[in-house]
Amino acid sequence: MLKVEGLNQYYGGSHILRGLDFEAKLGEVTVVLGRNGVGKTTLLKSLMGVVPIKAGSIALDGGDISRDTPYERVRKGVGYVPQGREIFGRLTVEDNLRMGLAYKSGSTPIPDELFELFPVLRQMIQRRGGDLSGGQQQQLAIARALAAGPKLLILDEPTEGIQPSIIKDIGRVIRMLADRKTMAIVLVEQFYDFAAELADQYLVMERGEIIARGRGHEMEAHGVRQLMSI
Ligand SMILES: Nc1ncnc2c1ncn2[C@@H]1O[C@H](COP(=O)(O)OP(=O)(O)OP(=O)(O)O)[C@@H](O)[C@H]1O
Repeated sequence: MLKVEGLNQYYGGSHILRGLDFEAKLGEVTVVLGRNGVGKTTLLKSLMGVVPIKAGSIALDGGDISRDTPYERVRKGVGYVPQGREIFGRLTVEDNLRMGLAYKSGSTPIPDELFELFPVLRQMIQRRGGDLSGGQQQQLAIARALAAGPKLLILDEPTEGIQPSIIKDIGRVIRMLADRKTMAIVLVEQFYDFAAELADQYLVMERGEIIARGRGHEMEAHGVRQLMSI
């Protein structure tokens, strides 16, 4: 589904991503772990096209998307849930969800399924995004990314600053989406237990490189918890 080869990224003179190679498969959750500042967010921004890559390739379903704009990538099936959620605080929940449908025709309805996944959004439909709790905003950001029916969903630390009950709900939704086998999911996460529970595949980054990788069920045996806590 997603194939990344030789991905290199720089901010000015700083070499941030150093030759990343990995695949994310349909029906799987690929978890990217690593401490602050190792390049996880930069990787997701590169996948989304928010920052153009300097070298390497990103392919979706065999087609190269490396030079596509973020808008084209959304049309081709990439959904992005950014760090910090970035919902529109002054717009209603409904209008935030419509933003996720922006590239479709104006009459495309908001898929009912989004409210089945996140019932609280139906209750809050006319509230302003900024009035929602952090956890509700996170659910809104995920629903907005799902509105366009992505084949690849990328999420940047969805548990950050969120209460445990909503973290559980979000975890359940991510698992369910993966189990449908119609989507590949790439999840950047620093909360080890959440990551380990969801991971089918894991990648650990350090200073812009992948320093460890394997199947999700091997994380404990491979000492990933310790790697994260050093
Ligand atoms: N716009 C930018 N310009 C210059 N340097 C940047 C920029 N954004 C990030 N960096 C630097 O790039 C490196 C990687 O940052 P990145 O945000 O990708 O890391 P991260 O692993 O996602 O960390 P965090 O978990 O804190 O978000 C860091 O050293 C950071 O300071």
